[in-house]
Amino acid sequence: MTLLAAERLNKAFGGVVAAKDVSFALAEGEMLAIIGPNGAGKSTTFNMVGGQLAPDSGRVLLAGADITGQPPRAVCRLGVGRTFQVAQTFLSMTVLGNVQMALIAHHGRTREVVARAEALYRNQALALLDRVGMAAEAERPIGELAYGDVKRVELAIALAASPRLLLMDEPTAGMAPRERAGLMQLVANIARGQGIGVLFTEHDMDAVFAHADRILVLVRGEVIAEGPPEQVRANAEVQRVYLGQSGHRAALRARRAAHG
Ligand SMILES: Nc1ncnc2c1ncn2[C@@H]1O[C@H](COP(=O)(O)OP(=O)(O)OP(=O)(O)O)[C@@H](O)[C@H]1O
Repeated sequence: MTLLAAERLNKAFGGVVAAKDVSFALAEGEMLAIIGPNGAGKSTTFNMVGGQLAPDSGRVLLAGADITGQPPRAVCRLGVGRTFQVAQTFLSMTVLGNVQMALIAHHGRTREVVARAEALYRNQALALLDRVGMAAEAERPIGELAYGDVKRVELAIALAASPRLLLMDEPTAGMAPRERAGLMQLVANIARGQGIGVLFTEHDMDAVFAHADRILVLVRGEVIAEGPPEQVRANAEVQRVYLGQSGHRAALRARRAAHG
């Protein structure tokens, strides 16, 4: 079933056309990557889906419901989650405490926090940490974790809101190459296992070609190609304007990895 549909989204900043008739669809359990050179309109498109930006025209449909121009909080309540950066976790709190806070916020129970936070949603938080492979680190302060592990906790925090669609803006930024593959595999397993749609932007072509089901290529605000990784890699215009040699090498590495 179509989970997310973007229909002819347009956005201009003064004279700069950041998105021009951008359309795409995303199914449940599908991973869709948005790629393109700097300034292509990836963040703009992403933010029009998440409610941070209202499009000048066009529609965003979530499971058929029109969510165009709704504020981020409303979009979030309707089932669109977003992974947040490290700064938005509570560094002095434990790993477990961070995920409990996300569950407390999701259930609107922040008033009860002061007295009972340590007991609230403890088992659910542990279950979420287990899903991202971090249950063993539950009692450690999050500030002590390696960066890649913080990213896993951030994923658990996003999952606390039970999203149907997860928006991930450069999920592997700042991570070591080996950690990147692990995180993306984890996201893909969770998305496919639970039917969560994932829309992500990413500069790391290895991560994109190995894990996206489909790729949307933007150049100067326009979609120049869209399809499964192999098809996008073979597209002459994509090769010419964006991927070039580095994209070719990334696609080869992804294929080798997929075939052991
Ligand atoms: N708030 C804004 N005000 C003015 N211009 C903007 C604004 N946001 C984006 N732009 C312009 O719109 C175009 C698309 O920007 P956008 O950030 O969406 O691209 P991007 O593909 O995410 O780039 P990057 O890979 O560098 O993050 C760029 O020319 C950018 O300068």
